[in-house]
Amino acid sequence: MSADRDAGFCALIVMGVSGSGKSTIANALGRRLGWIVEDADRFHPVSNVEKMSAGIALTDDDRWSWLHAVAAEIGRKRASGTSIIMACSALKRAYRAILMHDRRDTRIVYLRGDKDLIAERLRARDAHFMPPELLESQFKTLEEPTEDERPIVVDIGATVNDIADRILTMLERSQTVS
Ligand SMILES: Nc1ncnc2c1ncn2[C@@H]1O[C@H](COP(=O)(O)OP(=O)(O)OP(=O)(O)O)[C@@H](O)[C@H]1O
Ligand SMILES: O=C(O)[C@H](O)[C@@H](O)[C@H](O)[C@H](O)CO
Repeated sequence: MSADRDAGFCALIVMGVSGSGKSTIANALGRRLGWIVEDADRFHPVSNVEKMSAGIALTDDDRWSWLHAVAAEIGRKRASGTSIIMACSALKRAYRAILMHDRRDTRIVYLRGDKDLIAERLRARDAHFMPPELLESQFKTLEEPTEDERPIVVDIGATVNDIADRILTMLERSQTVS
């Protein structure tokens, strides 16, 4: 499977607020597609992780260098022809622009969910540096992707398997019509 039939490389950016299921769904997609799965959290400077752990929301300035590091990783995978699924919050359009670079070989998968459901999942989640209290600020920062970003949008209310199935079906469909 490829988001661009003419190219061997494809990147999927699985985006959404904290607790929307990015890591879970990215891993499910990785198992099905056999692609490498990465988590953008791995590229945060220690200072960002410390801030979030202390319950302080990141600012744009905290995020720029991190986003460029994530984009650089996607670029390295592109250079080696290794398709990748990147779990990354990518909350704002400007953040996604850094990751997408107007490339047809990179597609956004947006995990859309109700705040109450996500809060419930965050409360039930095992130890994680991201405190549930930051969910409010995640929603405030969120700019949902618009049509021109060609997002695959999926509701997170279903099971992990169903969500992964839907994403792959929508990806296939959007390729046949583009
Ligand atoms: N479709 C689902 N149904 C039920 N539980 C789910 C589903 N997707 C994710 N979860 C659970 O919700 C919690 C949050 O998921 P996950 O950690 O993957 O989110 P995330 O977006 O990667 O969060 P963060 O950005 O904070 O790292 C986890 O405990 C996960 O097991
Ligand atoms: O942009 C952000 O605010 C961050 O990326 C957060 O979303 C966290 O890193 C993530 O939720 C924890 O995994």
